[in-house]
Amino acid sequence: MSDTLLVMKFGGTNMQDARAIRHSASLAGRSITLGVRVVVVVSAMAGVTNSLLTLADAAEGGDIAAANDEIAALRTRHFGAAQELGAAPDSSAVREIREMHETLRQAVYGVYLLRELTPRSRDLIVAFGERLSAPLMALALEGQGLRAHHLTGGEAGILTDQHFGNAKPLPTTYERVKDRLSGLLAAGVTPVVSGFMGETERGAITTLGRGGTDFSATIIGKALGANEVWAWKDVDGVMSADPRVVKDARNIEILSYGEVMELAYFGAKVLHPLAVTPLQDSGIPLRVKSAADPDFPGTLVQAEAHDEAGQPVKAVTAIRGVSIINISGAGVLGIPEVIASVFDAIARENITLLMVSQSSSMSNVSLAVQSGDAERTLSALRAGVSRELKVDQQSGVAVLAIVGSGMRGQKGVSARMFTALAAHDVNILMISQGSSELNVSVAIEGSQVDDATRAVHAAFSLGQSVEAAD
Ligand SMILES: Nc1ncnc2c1ncn2[C@@H]1O[C@H](COP(=O)(O)OP(=O)(O)O)[C@@H](O)[C@H]1O
Ligand SMILES: N[C@@H](CC(=O)OP(=O)(O)O)C(=O)O
Repeated sequence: MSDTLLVMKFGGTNMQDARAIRHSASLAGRSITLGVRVVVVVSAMAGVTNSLLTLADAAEGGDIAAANDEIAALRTRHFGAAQELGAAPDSSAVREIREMHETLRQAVYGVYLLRELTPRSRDLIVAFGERLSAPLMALALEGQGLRAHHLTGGEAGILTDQHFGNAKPLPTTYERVKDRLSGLLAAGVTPVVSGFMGETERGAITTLGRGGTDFSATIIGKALGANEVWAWKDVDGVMSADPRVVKDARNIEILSYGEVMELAYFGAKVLHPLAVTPLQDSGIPLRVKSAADPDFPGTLVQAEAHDEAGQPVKAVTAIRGVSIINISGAGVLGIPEVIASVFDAIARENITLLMVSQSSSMSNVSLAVQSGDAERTLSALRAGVSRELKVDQQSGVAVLAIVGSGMRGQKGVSARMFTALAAHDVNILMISQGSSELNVSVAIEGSQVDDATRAVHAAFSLGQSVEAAD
């Protein structure tokens, strides 16, 4: 057992207060006391990332008082948790938390003075959530008599490109992580790494995109050749739909890497869309586990899919807050250079396209993007496409997707989805199916997304009651 190595990720809910942190530390401790070497990767306390984003915006907008109030509330929360976890007022953990808050205050003041919040300064500010929670986890582990040492993502060796807000690890990351963490593990010390963040070669702090702590954990898992990566969550595992929307959603026992990527891409907030990518070459399994019910097996994510006979679909997911950008220009869009310049303009802005569809008459192309990217997409198209094109947008849209490897080569799957939507009076704005045949997605009115999710979930009999009746 002693040569087993696990990477354990604890999300915001599992870090939300001293009690949750202590419970999370006990979950890691269960394995450590069995002789398993564990690397712990932590997210910010629940809500802290959003508070940091809000206070950074307030500072940019000139409201330094609001930003400072928010910082003060965060400080109270971090100091309170440290104290509850047994840190003395003059301890190094408390000193460190105080210093980090001071640096955060200065960074935010800089944004206020400049009235400018660049992606780079936003990353510096937002990563304080994870930097501040790592010492709290180390305290909790030490409280259980374990030796722990906390590190920022950069200190742990995570080196990224310069796509602030959505950075990707550089290939050299893996060797560096191994170098930085192996010594600690060999010495019987549990490394506690701040998730979600890395740094550039010049030492600027970057973040890996929302939900990025899952990605940090799998990067570290690959670097160390871990036996498994465990993502502890506030849900049973990856479920057939968001349990907040579909009450009878059920846990999925086994998913392939490909299925999980599709699910995450199409809005299942439970895992970061790129989280499984570092594991694909090595086949390291990822387990999504319930912190409330640690003996429940949760979801095993592995290379091979596992299909139940007669069940082509495993889950229904949705992306909210989507806009459709319609581009039209009779006779112009059929010209290859014009269509190339449309996609070039979008690629230059690093905008993620959720769906693309082109009418067969070549007179219209529709692109679905996150509403937050809509204005940028419109400006990129206006600036980057020379020919006369008409561009307009429709906001308040959602993308609904069904995912499952069992739909490959199966007839009638889309028809079942469309029939369920039609029966609930849901109008379809766009349709797309990937050539991998792992998903079918449709764009619909955002206001109908919850009803549509429930209707499609029921149409494929994905709920718990059905399983119970079997
Ligand atoms: N298909 C799904 N399966 C499980 N959870 C889902 C799914 N879709 C959305 N969710 C939501 O994801 C949340 C868990 O993810 P997240 O909050 O990011 O976890 P953590 O912060 O603990 O890492 C759940 O509270 C749940 O509402
Ligand atoms: N704190 C970051 C990163 C993260 O992964 O968080 P969580 O594990 O709570 O989803 C975020 O909110 O995006």
